[in-house]
Amino acid sequence: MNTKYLDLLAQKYDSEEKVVTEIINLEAILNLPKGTEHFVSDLHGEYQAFQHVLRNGSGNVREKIRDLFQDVLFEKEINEFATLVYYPEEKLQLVKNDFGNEEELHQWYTVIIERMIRLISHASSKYTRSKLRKALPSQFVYIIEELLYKANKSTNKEQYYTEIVQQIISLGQADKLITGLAYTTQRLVVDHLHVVGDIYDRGPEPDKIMDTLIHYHSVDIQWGNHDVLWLGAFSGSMVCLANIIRICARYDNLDIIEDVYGINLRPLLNLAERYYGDNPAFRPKAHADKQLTDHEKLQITKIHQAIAMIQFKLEMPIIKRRPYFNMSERLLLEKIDYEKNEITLRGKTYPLENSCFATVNPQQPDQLLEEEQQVMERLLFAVQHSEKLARHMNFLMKKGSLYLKYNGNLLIHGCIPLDEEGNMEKMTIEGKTYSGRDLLDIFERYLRHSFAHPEETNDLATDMVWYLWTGEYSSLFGKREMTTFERYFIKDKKTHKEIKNPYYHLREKEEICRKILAEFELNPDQGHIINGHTPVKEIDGENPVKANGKMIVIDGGFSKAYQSTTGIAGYTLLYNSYGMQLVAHKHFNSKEDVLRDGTDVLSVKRLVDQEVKRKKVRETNIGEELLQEISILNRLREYRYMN
Ligand SMILES: O=P(O)(O)OC[C@H]1O[C@](O)(COP(=O)(O)O)[C@@H](O)[C@@H]1O
Ligand SMILES: [Mn+2]
Repeated sequence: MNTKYLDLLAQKYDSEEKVVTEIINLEAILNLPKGTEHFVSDLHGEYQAFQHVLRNGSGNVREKIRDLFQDVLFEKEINEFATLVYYPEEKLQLVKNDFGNEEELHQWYTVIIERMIRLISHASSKYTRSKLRKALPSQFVYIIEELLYKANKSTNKEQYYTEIVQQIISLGQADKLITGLAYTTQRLVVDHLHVVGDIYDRGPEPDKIMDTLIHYHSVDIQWGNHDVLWLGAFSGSMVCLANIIRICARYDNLDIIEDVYGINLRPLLNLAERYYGDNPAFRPKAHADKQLTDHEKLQITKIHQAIAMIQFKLEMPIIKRRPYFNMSERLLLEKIDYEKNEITLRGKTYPLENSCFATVNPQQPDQLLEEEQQVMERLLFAVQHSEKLARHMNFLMKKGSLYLKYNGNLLIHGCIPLDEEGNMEKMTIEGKTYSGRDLLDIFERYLRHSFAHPEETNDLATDMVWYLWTGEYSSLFGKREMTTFERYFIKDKKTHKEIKNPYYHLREKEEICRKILAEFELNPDQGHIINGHTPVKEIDGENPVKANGKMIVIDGGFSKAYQSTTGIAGYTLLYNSYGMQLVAHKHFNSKEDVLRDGTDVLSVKRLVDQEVKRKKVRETNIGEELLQEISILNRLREYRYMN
C-alpha cells in the first residue's frame, strides 16, 4: 500500500493507542447482530400511508413494546403507548386535553418517560453506544444517557434519577423529551430502508415522500419505471415530460406540477381550451377527499387530451430514429384512417371512440403544431429550472440505481427480461448486444449520462430513458407494449391487455431465480430476489413469496387506485438478524383514525426465511467494509508503530 496514504492516515491516528482502540471498536461492531433492514415499494405518492409504515417500522415498534410490557399493560394501554410513539405531537395534544389537573398530568409524564426510556434501552440493545448517541435528540443527550444508565442497572441513585425526571417536567420540557424519545425509537427499530421503486405518480404527495427520504437516516432507492419517467423529464426528455403531466391530469394531481414544483400550466391550458372539449375518456379519476367543480373537471379533461396527444406525437420520431427499440407497432397516429375514424393494429381494424385529433395533420401526424412545440419548450424550461424538483431528482440519482446487491439479495423494481426458455433476453444497441446484468448496467449508464446532460434532448441517452419507461426489454417495464392509446380510444378490451415478459411466470421457478442470482454474482443458496412493480393479487390467492422462498414480491399496492385489485394495502419486508418477515398491511385510512382508535393497519406477519444462526454485522455489506478498514489499520500499525 502507498505509504503516502498511510502517512495521511497517521495524522488521524497519531498514536498506537488510537489505532488499537479503533481496531477493537470495529471488531466489536462486527460481532453485533446485523441491523434491521426495511423494504418498501410502489409508494405511488401515498405519503400518509408510507409515513405510518415508517413510523411503526412495519410493526416493529409494537413488537418491542409488547416484548417489554405485555404482562403488565392491557391491550388498550399498549395501543395508546404505540400511538404515542408513532405520532407523539398529536397524541400528546389529545392526552393533555383529557387531564383534569396538573398533578394527574405530571404523574402520567413520569410513567411515560420511564416507559420510553425502557423502550429505547431495549430497542438499542444491538447497537453501539456511539450509534445510539447519534440517534438521540441532541438537546437531551446527556440527560437521556443518565436515565438509560439507570434503566440498565440497579443503582443507589434512585433519588437522583427521580429528581432528573421531576425537573424535566416542572421545567416544562416533558413534551419535548417525549417527542424526541418517540422519534429516536422509530429510528432505532429500523437500521436501513430500501425503497424498491415507484415513489412517483397516481397518489397526491410524492414530494413529501421525497422530503422524508432526504431526511431519513439511512436509505437507498431502486428506481421504478415511474421514477425514471420523472428523471427523464428533468433530464430533457419531452416525451417523458408529456407523460408525467398526462398521469397527473388523469389522477387529478396537477397541483403537484403547479403548486409543489412551481411549473406554470397556463400555456398548456390555453392550448387545451382552444382545441378540446369535454370527453368522457379523459375525465380525471375521482379523489375521495377532493371535490372538483364542473368547471375544474372540464379544464383538467381538456389538459389531459392536449398532453396525451402531444405525447403520442412525440413518441413517433423516437421510434423512427431508434429502429432497435422495435416499437414500430406504436406509430399509432400513422395507423389511423382519419376519415373513417378507425385504426388498424396488427392487421385488425377497430373503430375509434372519444377521439380528439383536432391538432393532428393526417399527412404528418407526428408534427407538433407550432403552439404545441412552444408550450412544451416552456414546460421543459420550467421543469429544468424548478429548484425543488432539482433537489428531489438529485437525491433520486444520488441514492438510486437500477438494481442493488445488498447483503446477498438482489433488489430490483421490475424484472430481468427473459425469453420463454428462461434465457436472458438480448438487446442490440448501436451494434452491440447486451443481456442480463450487462443490459441493466448499460441502461443505467445511459440514464446517468442523460441526467448529466440535461441540455441534450434528442440524443440516444435521453431516448433510452423513455425506453426504460415503456420498452419491451426495459427491466423496469417488463411488458410487450404499453396500451395507453388503446385504453383511451378503443372499446375492445382485448387491445388493452399488456403482455408481460416471461419473467413474470418464470420467476415462480426456483431454478430461474437461482440463475438470475448467479448472473449477478450472488450466492443462490442464500440470496433472494426482491421485486416490486406488479401488484400481488392476494384477493385471488396469489402468494408474494415464490420459487421456494427465493423470490419475494412486495408490491401489494400502497396505491389506493389499485387496492381493489390486490385486496390489501401493501406488503413490506423486514430482514433482521433472525431472518426475513413479510408484513401484509390492511387499508390505511388516516392518521386521525389511528390516533382516535389506537388501531394499527398491520395485519399478518409471515416468516419467509429463518437464519440458522443469528446473523452478525460481520456477514453483511457493512461488515465487509469494516473488515477492510481493520486491515488498513493493521497495516498502519505495523508501518508506523511496530518497527
Ligand atoms: O392504471 P393507469 O394509471 O392508467 O396506468 C396503467 C399503466 O401503468 C403501468 O401499469 C405502469 O405502472 P406500474 O409500474 O405502476 O405498473 C403500465 O403498464 C400501464 O399502461
Ligand atoms: Mn412500476
